[in-house]
Amino acid sequence: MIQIENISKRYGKKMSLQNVSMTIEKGEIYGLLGSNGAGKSTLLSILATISEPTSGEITIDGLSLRKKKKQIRDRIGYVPQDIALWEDQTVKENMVLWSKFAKQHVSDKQLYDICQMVQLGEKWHEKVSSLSGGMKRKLNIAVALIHNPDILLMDEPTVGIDIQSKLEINHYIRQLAQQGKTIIYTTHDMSEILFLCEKVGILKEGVLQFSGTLEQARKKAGVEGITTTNDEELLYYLFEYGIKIADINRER
Ligand SMILES: Nc1ncnc2c1ncn2[C@@H]1O[C@H](COP(=O)(O)OP(=O)(O)OP(=O)(O)O)[C@@H](O)[C@H]1O
Repeated sequence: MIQIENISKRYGKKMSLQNVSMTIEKGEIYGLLGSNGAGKSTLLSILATISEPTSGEITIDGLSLRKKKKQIRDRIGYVPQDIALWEDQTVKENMVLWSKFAKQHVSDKQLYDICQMVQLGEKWHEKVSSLSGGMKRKLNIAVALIHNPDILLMDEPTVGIDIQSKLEINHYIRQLAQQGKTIIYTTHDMSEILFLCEKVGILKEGVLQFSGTLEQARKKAGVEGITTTNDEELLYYLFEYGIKIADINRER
């Protein structure tokens, strides 16, 4: 279980995150929504131990992220928003290079199998520069899986790719969750959230507006007399107006 308690992050005078608290259970796909600059990437980079929070505490299965950084880092796979690949190297060479960076002894066969899972087996000997945008996104995900992490942090992994590749990646992410991996997934795409996620969090200007299941959101909207005809509309409502997280917690 990932427990995020009162996390704040300040860049100069700007507060990118303000007292964000949420809980994510093992095997859950947690969708983090928010417009540009809402703080999604900032939160993921803190969880990935790339940056430090200004204040607050994160624990993973009871271990403090601050105190057990190395131990926790080994359990995390991070799919950054920007594709981090060597364009003039092949798919295989990229996987081998990243496995060396991760200081993991993974055989070529295991690396190939990971690529097969994201439907990149056929491209094993092809240069990254010859791959489509969607294939590069898949390779970005494959790289994050090299050390078999049990937590995956995915920062808009399907941005700018065609619907077919997006669906393939989404189905694959579901399989990973079924295997017990915990996934935090950021996107601007409401339909993706509805397809993938058991729980959603909505960030607006660094403040968490809502965290919970759609069921909880529906219930809360009903209590407030708001009628929505479908879940996409409900998410828009949460996005625009927010529901105080404290109110949701009180109802649990
Ligand atoms: N290294 C940094 N230095 C200064 N400000 C930063 C830095 N990183 C992020 N910020 C600021 O923090 C805020 C949140 O940025 P962040 O990238 O987390 O948003 P986001 O929700 O991921 O947005 P997007 O959907 O555009 O990726 C923004 O105002 C951004 O300008």
